[in-house]
Amino acid sequence: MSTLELLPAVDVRDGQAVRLVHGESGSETSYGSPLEAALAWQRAGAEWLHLVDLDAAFGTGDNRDLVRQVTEAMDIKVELSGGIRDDASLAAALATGCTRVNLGTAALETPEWVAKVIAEFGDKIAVGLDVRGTTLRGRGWTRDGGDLYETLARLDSEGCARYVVTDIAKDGTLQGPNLELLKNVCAATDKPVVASGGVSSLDDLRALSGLVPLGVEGAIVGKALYAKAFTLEEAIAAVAAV
Ligand SMILES: O=C(O)c1ccccc1N[C@@H]1O[C@H](COP(=O)(O)O)[C@@H](O)[C@H]1O
Repeated sequence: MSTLELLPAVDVRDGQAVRLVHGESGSETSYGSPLEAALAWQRAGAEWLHLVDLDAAFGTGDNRDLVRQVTEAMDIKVELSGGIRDDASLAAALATGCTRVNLGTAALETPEWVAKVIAEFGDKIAVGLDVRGTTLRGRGWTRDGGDLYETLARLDSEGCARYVVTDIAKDGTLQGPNLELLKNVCAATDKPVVASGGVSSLDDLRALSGLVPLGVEGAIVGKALYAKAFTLEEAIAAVAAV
């Protein structure tokens, strides 16, 4: 069985690494320099960094220069997201040298453009399916954007390579991932799924590892690492031992 990939998260708001609760603007806890955080995960053995420009996602500005600096400083793979919604923002994101980008709002609001860039850039494009229940949310998770499974079927038919599935109700809460949601998404697509939201313990990571045969490829880990529920080294060892 393949090993679950771990993607420690650095979410950037107003130049700082932060964690939100349920993705709500104003719920930030700040963890200092995004570059220092990213370098710390790299030193700890991360193979991936999940890097989010939250201001760009919320439409409250952007941290584009800082995100580019962080990406360029990494020797590891970077998944970049937040505010990538048109040709210019996609070109800027890809020019950082990131391994792939994660599109959220655009997949809900400009499906023709997303179909075009999926066709053009293949597996450099992932789509973030950020859901409450089975309703997708865009624009910083503030607006409804349609049904999860209808959108998934559309994106599958367009050749989308990968999905990053976030249960907003779990995100930043340390309450454990929504395993049922992940199983349901994996049953609805043959494409790999990256799980996001709620990881609180090494047991959660072991449970997600159990979904690898179903299609869960990786897990984004945020709050649990910043809150020191476990170290990244412990997480890497835990998923390697499953
Ligand atoms: O990651 C978060 O905590 C988060 C919170 C609120 C909004 C977005 C968030 N993250 C990611 O942002 C991108 C979506 O950005 P966009 O809609 O394409 O501009 C997606 O990866 C979300 O998971």
